Amino acid sequence: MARYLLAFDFDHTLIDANSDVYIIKLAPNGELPAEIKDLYKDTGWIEYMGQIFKYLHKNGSKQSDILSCMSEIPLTEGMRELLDFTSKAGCFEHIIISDSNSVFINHILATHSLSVVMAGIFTNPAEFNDAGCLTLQGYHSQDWCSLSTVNMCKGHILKNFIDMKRKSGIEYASVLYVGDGYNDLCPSLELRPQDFVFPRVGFKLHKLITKMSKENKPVDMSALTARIKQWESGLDILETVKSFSLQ
Ligand SMILES: Cc1ncc(COP(=O)(O)O)c(C=O)c1O
Ligand SMILES: [Mg+2]
Repeated sequence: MARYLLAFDFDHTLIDANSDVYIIKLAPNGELPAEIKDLYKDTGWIEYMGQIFKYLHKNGSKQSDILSCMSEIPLTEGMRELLDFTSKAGCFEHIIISDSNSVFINHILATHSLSVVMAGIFTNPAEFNDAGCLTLQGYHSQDWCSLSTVNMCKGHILKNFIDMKRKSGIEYASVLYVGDGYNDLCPSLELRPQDFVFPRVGFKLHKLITKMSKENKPVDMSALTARIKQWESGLDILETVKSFSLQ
């Protein structure tokens, strides 16, 4: 039986919010001080998030407050139906590659009873320290990819996962990469013509891919060889998935 890999981004893909932004509602008046806001960089937000977690801790947010806040975030429309189908079909493996953190992702997956579906979760490791403050580290440290943050090249992670599977005898008939953000372009470029990239309509990855076809920026459009299928709901992805499980 042919095997398929479904690789998901997390924020604004599996869940319908950015978990790192959502948690800011626990700050006093839902606002961050300017000195923390200034730490945000497009090239990486580990230090920024670390300072946010310290600030929340200083202002009385407990582990339970942080976890309950994460439980409020809904799955994106249609993702439940998609995962119900692919987890029962028996020929799909599922992974998450996200620049959020392990505490948020594990808790949200547990809230929605989705932990068992995932064959791998590649994200920044996080934990509550003895004082109850959430701390995190970068997933890795990279300088080879200018499309990615310094702590996470999703393309490298995807390629390593597929190579590792190949060594264990599993060759995917198609890889399906589902994402929304700028940081999902690099993994999209790793895909082959028999693979699929699903950019979420109205979000950065979709805008980038549409613009690239006119301007060839930030990379040459010919580097993107996978089939492109835009999506608004997980049900759009389910339609594609159903078409090849029938083959
Ligand atoms: C602070 C912050 N966290 C997380 C993300 C994206 O995380 P994910 O890789 O899960 O979409 C972004 C994207 O810009 C971000 O700015
Ligand atoms: Mg995202």
